[in-house]
Amino acid sequence: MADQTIIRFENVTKQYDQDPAVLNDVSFSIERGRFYTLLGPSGCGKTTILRLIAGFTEPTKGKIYFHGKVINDVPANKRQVNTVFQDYALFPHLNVFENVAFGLRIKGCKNDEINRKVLEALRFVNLVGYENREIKEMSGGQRQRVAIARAIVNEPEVILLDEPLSALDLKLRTEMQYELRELQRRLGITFVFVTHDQEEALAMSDEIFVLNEGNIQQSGTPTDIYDEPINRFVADFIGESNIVPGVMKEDYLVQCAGKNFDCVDGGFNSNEQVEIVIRPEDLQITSPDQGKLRIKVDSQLFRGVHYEICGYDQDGNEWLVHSTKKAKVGEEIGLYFDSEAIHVMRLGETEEEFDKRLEAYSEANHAD
Ligand SMILES: Nc1ncnc2c1ncn2[C@@H]1O[C@H](COP(=O)(O)OP(=O)(O)OP(=O)(O)O)[C@@H](O)[C@H]1O
Repeated sequence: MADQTIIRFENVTKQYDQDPAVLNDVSFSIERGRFYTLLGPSGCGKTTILRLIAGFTEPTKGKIYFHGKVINDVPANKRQVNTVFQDYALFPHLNVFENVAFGLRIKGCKNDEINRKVLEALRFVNLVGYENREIKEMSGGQRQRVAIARAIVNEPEVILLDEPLSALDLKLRTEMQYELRELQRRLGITFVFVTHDQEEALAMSDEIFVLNEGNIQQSGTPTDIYDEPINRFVADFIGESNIVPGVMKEDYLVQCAGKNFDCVDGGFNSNEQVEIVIRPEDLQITSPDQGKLRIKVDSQLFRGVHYEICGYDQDGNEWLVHSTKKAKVGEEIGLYFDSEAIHVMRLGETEEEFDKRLEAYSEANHAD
């Protein structure tokens, strides 16, 4: 099969002046026709990656490839990418049609071609009939669609979207998430989308890059990232998690709060200190005798679809449980969970180290 890679970052570092590096030796690939999300807290370097792809800034070290050719020095207007900015950066003095037509006019396209392409782009974003409207007469969601039409009319290979939904209220934001995802599927253009909202990333992406402090902490499908977080940062950042200290007794057996639990993880040293992660929705409430673990309930909140129950085990570890069953503050309850619900993390492990460990472990096991 032909190589689907469009963009590749190879050991890219970005440093402004004498400040510490904003991106630190970052490598990844972006493939044709997929929806990528750069996810991470404020200041972690998401926008910097978009600016490097767009050509608004150059890397300090490393190489950026576009279809296998280095593009470090290629100016922004010569790249097959278009950006949708957070504030949409529409021209307030031009109507909808002229906003979308702008790039084609700059390129010197003929009027016939401009008419055809602008109408096609407006059809894609459901704005046919709005051509003569002024931007100030458009709602937030409609402006968003004009900005997208303005990007797709140039038929780029990649569209970069920098937190394009952050200005919208929650309901519209959810609608636009769905709309954007559908649009990307229909167009088949690669989208690289920036957000700091983990639910948005999980709902929309084919692949997520989780960033922190200028490094990619983990990349993978939403399910990979949610079910198999690589370290404490990812586990904490993506949804709520119980992260509790443990000791790996042997492969598939981890000890925590004085109890041994079967698990599905291996490849650790014997008696290695680890952290175990269990999602609150993977814990079920039972009687103290039937549970794998006992906690004393400290607080309980009703959240509409479930109760959010918080309690402590004998070692003082805090446990958060999402359950449709109620508990009583002060009572002892048992917690039951499947072995698959436990995810074991080595302390401070990077994605590279995690991959190496898994590889070494599976090689060793195949050799037996
Ligand atoms: N032109 C610049 N000169 C100096 N420092 C910069 C410049 N642009 C960005 N930075 C710094 O680089 C770091 C990363 O910024 P970046 O905008 O990439 O983060 P981000 O993850 O997109 O954050 P946010 O979600 O807040 O937009 C920040 O510490 C920021 O202050």
